[in-house]
Amino acid sequence: MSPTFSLDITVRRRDVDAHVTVDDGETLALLGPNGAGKSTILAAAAGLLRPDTGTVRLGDRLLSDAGDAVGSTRTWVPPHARGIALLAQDARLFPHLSALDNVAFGLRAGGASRRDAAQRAGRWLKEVGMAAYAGRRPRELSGGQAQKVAIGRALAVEPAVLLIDEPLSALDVEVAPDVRDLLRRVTHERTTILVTHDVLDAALLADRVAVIHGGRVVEEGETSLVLSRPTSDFGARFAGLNLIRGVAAEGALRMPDGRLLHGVADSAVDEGDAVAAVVAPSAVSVHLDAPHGSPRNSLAATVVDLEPHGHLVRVRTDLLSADITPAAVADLRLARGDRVVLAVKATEVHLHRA
Ligand SMILES: Nc1ncnc2c1ncn2[C@@H]1O[C@H](COP(=O)(O)OP(=O)(O)OP(=O)(O)O)[C@@H](O)[C@H]1O
Repeated sequence: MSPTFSLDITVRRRDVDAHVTVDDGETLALLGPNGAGKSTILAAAAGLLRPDTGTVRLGDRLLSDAGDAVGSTRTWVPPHARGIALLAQDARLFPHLSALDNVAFGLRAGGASRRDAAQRAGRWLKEVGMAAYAGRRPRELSGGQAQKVAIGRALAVEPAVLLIDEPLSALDVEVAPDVRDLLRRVTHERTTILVTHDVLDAALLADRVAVIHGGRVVEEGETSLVLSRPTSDFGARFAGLNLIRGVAAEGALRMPDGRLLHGVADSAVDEGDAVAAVVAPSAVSVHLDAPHGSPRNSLAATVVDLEPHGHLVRVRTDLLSADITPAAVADLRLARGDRVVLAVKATEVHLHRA
């Protein structure tokens, strides 16, 4: 499938140099730490800022071209003419207009008659489950309701691409699932770029994810693959997994300090390859001395921190994190700075090319 939407841009003042593509009907999630450049990429896509170099394309249409490449001409399609809708963290509805008129606004601006715009807006309000609130002003709506109206407004103009910037972050936890369900429905088979800090958004909404770090795409792939076999530190943290990097040696991973971590390798891993080992914290146990008699990796480490993690305690060390029971923490009398031995079965260590 050819990419419907692609950006290949630099924005120097924000140190962003990114190439991102989204296929027709696909949802791509942009993940990454604060300041990584995710919002900058969305802004360049929407036409809210001009890249210093490169292009933004939608199918055959050139939406922006900085004119830096040989033979290229400067091109700039303004935001309203791009066929792209941006859904922000807060609903940003017009306060003086009813929910219906908010949705109808873009349709009217696009040339629809008053009657046609009202009819279509009504259909979209129904689509987002807000038909009963058509006459309400934004101040009479809850945050979740306003966000649903904003989703209806974004979709009513039938954009070719939907951009979503952390749509649930401003909502109470009780209403977020409802709006997430709606987003899941409306992003299905719609070309979408979603910025999120929430692993559940990525898992439920995205076909593919791109991890952004320092303004660059550092990892990209199918959502389930990145969440189970991350190759970037942020990807691993986001997925709640440990990641150790090294080189494939003797059927194991050799860490920079020379220690070996035995695991199950993807068939694609060859001796000498740069590899990453992924280990779930729940697969790591913590001991005061090396355990005997089991086919395990035993690795000396120092406890960096102890923090509650659901019903368990996450023991962070300078090597791996382990999730163990509070009773085990008490039993081991663990404290920060303690030297411990981490044990993990080779079958719980997944080695893949990094
Ligand atoms: N309006 C602005 N003016 C100048 N620099 C900015 C502006 N907004 C962001 N930046 C800078 O650009 C870089 C990328 O920021 P951006 O907001 O795109 O990151 P982000 O990944 O969206 O972060 P967050 O998750 O915190 O929203 C950062 O160094 C940031 O400080």
